[in-house]
Amino acid sequence: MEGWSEACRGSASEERMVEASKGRWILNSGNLACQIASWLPLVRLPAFRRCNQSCYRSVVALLASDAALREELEEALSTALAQVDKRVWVGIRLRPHDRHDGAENCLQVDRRQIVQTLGPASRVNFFFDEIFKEDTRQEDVWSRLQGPMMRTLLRREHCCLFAYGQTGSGKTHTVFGDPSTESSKGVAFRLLENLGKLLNGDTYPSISEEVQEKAVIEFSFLEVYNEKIHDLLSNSKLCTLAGEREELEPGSAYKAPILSAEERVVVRGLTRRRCDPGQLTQQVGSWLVEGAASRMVGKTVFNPRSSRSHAVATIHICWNDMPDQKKGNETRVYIVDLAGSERSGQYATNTEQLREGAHINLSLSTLGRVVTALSRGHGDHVPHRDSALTWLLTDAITGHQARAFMIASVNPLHSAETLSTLRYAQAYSSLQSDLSTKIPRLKAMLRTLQRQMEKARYELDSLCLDINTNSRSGRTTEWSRDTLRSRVVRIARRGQEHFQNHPFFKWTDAHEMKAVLGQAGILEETCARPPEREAEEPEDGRRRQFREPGSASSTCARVIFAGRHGYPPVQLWFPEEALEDVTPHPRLRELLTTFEKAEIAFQQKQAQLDATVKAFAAQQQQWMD
Ligand SMILES: Nc1ncnc2c1ncn2[C@@H]1O[C@H](COP(=O)(O)OP(=O)(O)OP(=O)(O)O)[C@@H](O)[C@H]1O
Repeated sequence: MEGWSEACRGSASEERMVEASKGRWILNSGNLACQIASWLPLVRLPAFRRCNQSCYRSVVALLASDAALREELEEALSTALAQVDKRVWVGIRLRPHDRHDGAENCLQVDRRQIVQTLGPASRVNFFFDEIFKEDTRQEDVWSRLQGPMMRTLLRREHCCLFAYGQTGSGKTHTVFGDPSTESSKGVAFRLLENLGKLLNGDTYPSISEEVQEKAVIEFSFLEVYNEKIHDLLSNSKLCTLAGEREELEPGSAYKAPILSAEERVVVRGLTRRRCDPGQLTQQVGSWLVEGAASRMVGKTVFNPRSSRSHAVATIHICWNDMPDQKKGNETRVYIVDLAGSERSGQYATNTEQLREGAHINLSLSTLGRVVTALSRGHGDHVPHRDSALTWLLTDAITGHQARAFMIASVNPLHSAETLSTLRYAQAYSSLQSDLSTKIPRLKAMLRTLQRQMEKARYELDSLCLDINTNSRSGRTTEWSRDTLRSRVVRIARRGQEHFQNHPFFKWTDAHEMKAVLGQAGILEETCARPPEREAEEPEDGRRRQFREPGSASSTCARVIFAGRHGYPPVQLWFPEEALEDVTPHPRLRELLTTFEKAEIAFQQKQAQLDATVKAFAAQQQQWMD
């Protein structure tokens, strides 16, 4: 698919392929074919290629002449793009070999599949969105991220890029690299360049004028070191994390202000530098370098300049061009370089590094627990606040309110650490779509509904038992969920009279017994004419040979009476007028209605969950193809 998109794209780069205006995609008819091709499933591409030649020109002509159709298609493509871009994107980067101690390369890569050899007969397979082999250049990494990241920003959604992996595996190299040389520049600097082009209208002319005039861009850079927040743009000053609610309506002397339900995490005391949109690349680039130089680094076994903290650089873009200034006004770009993920202090050279390792482990394991809680639905509680890192990046890093891009870097010579990173990345990739985060929510709702249904069932069954055992009428009716849902009848006071000269039925001893006992039964069916009783069938009120019915023959009813004292149930036939309905206690009806409502709600939610799980599985399969 990628190859075909490339082929379709020809000389046009992806950034030139689309233009955007306030988050909406504008079709460039010259590249219509590649836009459509990039959203087709792999299997459809050959067919599309065949018909493409012939239909391409006519479609372009049609779109050029029909503005309404063009508008409609723009809208549809824009929606499709928003849905297809995953909430989280996971790529693996293999560090070039620095073979030592005779260690063997434990990884084999086949397109998006990576196989790790654990022993002579043991291998594990993983699939990811992208696998960057050892010889991948910095610009190649960016070229894979550029499309989805820039699309995210064009839609004005928050974007979070972060690198995860063991110490020395290349996280900082991938995220920041060396900005002084073109070939070594990391993703962050390339993203800045593209963001600069976007805001200056070099690549996306349709948004430039408004944005250049009104957009306010601010930059902050912090590090989380030993669970404390340090401002990297202000001599590592200590800052504090707090949850704040937005003021929706101001209060007065008599009225408290109305605050938003959702809490926003803010870092109190953090420096936010304002930059000129025209100078974004240079200014923010230099602040990135300045902040990175203040980061807490140390010498570990595998990295002489190992990052001992999590670094979080944030670009805040305030668009200021919407009438409603409060909502959707700010887009945030988070660039995160995490500290090494190895086991606490594994490669530490002193006690301070052991302490740092314990804190790094705490935050990364909390992130792991947050991901597990979100993706597998282990209870409603998501432990965001258990570490400063997860609290700070709550919504962004889990793809909840942002698109998250994770690059997990591995050193193929370190088998155990590589396996743990790949497993972590795999668990993380389960957050890939809205569907995956919807599943735990649905499961939680289902559990609540199940509790409600069981409570209603218990109350109903208890009252049935209570009424059945304490009935003054000598237990003539056994109330249960089944009987309450059926029509319960007994023989009416003068019921026998309706049998006289009846063409189909005659009164039997069994009828007499049920009438004397006043026993209730369940009306199983009614019909105009029952089948005649066969010789081998027991007496049940039907005649062996029916007489011809008169003109006004009544409806016939088959009633089943529950067996008592170990005897089987008894079936008897009646003219319907010989029966009277037995109504249950009103409270029983009420409880049955409550139970039935709870049961229906549970079943509907279960069906919704099943459909979501199925859709998610299909979506994952599609992504793997
Ligand atoms: N893909 C790569 N190509 C070339 N050099 C690399 C690559 N990945 C890492 N390196 C080099 O390896 C060294 C360690 O990399 P880096 O500092 O990025 O690791 P890290 O994962 O950030 O480690 P830590 O967690 O300890 O900070 C650096 O000198 C870096 O230039």
